Amino acid sequence: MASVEIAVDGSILEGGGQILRNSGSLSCILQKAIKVSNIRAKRSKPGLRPQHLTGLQLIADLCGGRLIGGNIGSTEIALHPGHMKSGSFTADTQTAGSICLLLQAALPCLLYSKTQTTLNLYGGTNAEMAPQIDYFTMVFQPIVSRMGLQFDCDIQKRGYFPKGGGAVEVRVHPILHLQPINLTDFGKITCIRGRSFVAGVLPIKVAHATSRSAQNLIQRQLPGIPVHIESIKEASAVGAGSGIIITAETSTGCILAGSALGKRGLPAENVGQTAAEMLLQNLQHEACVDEYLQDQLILLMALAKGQSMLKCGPISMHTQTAIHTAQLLTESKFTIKETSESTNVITCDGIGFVNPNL
Ligand SMILES: Nc1ncnc2c1ncn2[C@@H]1O[C@H](COP(=O)(O)OP(=O)(O)OP(=O)(O)O)[C@@H](O)[C@H]1O
Repeated sequence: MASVEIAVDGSILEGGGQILRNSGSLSCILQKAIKVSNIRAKRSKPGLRPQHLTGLQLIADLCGGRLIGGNIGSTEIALHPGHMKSGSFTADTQTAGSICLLLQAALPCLLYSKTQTTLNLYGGTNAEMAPQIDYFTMVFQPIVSRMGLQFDCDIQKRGYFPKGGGAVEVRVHPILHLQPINLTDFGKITCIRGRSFVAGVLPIKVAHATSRSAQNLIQRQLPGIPVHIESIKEASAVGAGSGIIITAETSTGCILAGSALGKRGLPAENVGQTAAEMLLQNLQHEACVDEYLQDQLILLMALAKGQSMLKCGPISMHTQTAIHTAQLLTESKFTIKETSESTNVITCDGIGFVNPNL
């Protein structure tokens, strides 16, 4: 068992929860012990929140490892990984903490297990400051399948702020190694799709109004592009919630998104408009990934066998942080080349990590 701890400074760059997830996943995959200090130092309430602690505990379970100092509020933890397991695992944030962020931590680890693994995850399915579960299925899943990452995602129950209570079952298929990804050609926008939802006591007309305002704005800015945004009343959900996700697909297979969640007192029209503006802003750079997928691909690129390239808009602080963490814990090499005032190409020579359990 690895015992020399690699020091990870949790306050660096973005200084949030992503450093924990990425360093925890790499610790588990590469069998390297880590000590993370100054956890979430740049957040208003530093230290571990339920979502972060649950994610770390899940990683420790997946690799039969030891999590030291893992308590709510901890600003320092150590993770000593054991050997990758497979089977069935459960994790529950017990709050509306994001299920997607649990997945962000666990998914890369499970690629390197011996057999298919099932995760039963409980918490928020559509939470603020995190990917909505629909972002996971509509954007993340189809793009990472190009790297060989295969998983099935069954959304059993939706859960929203403040109650949580959502349930998602994910089955992850192990692989020998990840393929690199090349997303440098934006092509042309072919269609816009979306999903506007309400749950609980909220009437379907809220979903229609959200969808209509998003559709109107997009059609004014992108005339001639087909737009299909469905309005849905969720059949299975805990509590009330509403929101929208809209994606643009291009002729070369890029998928970019804009999304927003409803809040008490916020008109539905504003929610639709916010999501549409986010999408249009992402599209204006003709980058191949949106501002969020950028950072979510970094760890996978670092592990892949060969060179990956991503055409991005402005590089986010989350992306810089993910690159920092990947380079700290792997031998991967990243470069960022500015290709215009607002576009950059990230190139990564991945380490070609081979599944030791297959
Ligand atoms: N609207 C969105 N759509 C897709 N992904 C998102 C969206 N908002 C945030 N994300 C993703 O969620 C992750 C958030 O990471 P971050 O470290 O900020 O979160 P966190 O763990 O909640 O921690 P903290 O509370 O410390 O901010 C990033 O990977 C980011 O790309």
